[in-house]
Amino acid sequence: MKKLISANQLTKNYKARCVVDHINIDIKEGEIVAIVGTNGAGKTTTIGMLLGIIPQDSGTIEYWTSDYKKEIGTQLQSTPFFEGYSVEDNVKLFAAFYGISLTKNEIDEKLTAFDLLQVKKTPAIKLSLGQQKRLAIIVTTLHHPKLVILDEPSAGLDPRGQRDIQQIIKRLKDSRVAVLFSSHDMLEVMNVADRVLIMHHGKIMANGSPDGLMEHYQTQNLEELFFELTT
Ligand SMILES: Nc1ncnc2c1ncn2[C@@H]1O[C@H](COP(=O)(O)OP(=O)(O)OP(=O)(O)O)[C@@H](O)[C@H]1O
Repeated sequence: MKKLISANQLTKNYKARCVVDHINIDIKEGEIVAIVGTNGAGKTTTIGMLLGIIPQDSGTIEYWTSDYKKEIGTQLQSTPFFEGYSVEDNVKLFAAFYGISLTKNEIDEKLTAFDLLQVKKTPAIKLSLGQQKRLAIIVTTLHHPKLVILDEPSAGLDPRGQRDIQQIIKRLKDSRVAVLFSSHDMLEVMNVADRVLIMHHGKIMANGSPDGLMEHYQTQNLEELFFELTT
């Protein structure tokens, strides 16, 4: 599988504190990679560096294309929508940013696929958290990115909302989109990730398929492995 991103020895310091410490990350075409870690482990900083939003202090990142910023879809922890605009108008406005014009039917199809058709006239900022997260994924995939990066996409959601996000991530994979997402939920990671990176204090402690890592470390489940590697 072709590599989309290859980051080598990526490092970030804030003042004298190293928060991401010489990590290597590869993301291949069509794979789902989860990044897990304790609070403050460096996940969001790593994502910011991969997106080109946070400059690294050292290390290199190679992308499959020089125009990567336009070809990655991203949803960070906050989901900013255009205030006062409905769900469908937000979709139209984000599409216009990407230079895409969508017909009414195309918008309805997307909203139906994400179970949002019934709220299409509702102001986006009035949606429930789960609905906002689904809408955020619609708008970040309008331009058919090859890679989508999601920072804690299911944080704060109820079990049904979490399941919806997991299904959306699987659907992205089915359409050959690679996904990098951060999570604190080990069951979610087991359910959807092809590969998991466990981060602790700025370092990657393990990198492999959930099953492969559990076998290697002889643990019953991913949570047990997480505790073993992050204490
Ligand atoms: N702009 C900044 N200035 C100083 N320190 C920062 C800055 N951004 C992040 N940090 C610190 O870097 C460390 C890593 O933060 P980061 O947000 O990457 O962790 P995280 O793994 O995403 O945590 P969480 O799971 O809580 O979201 C933390 O100790 C944080 O306080």
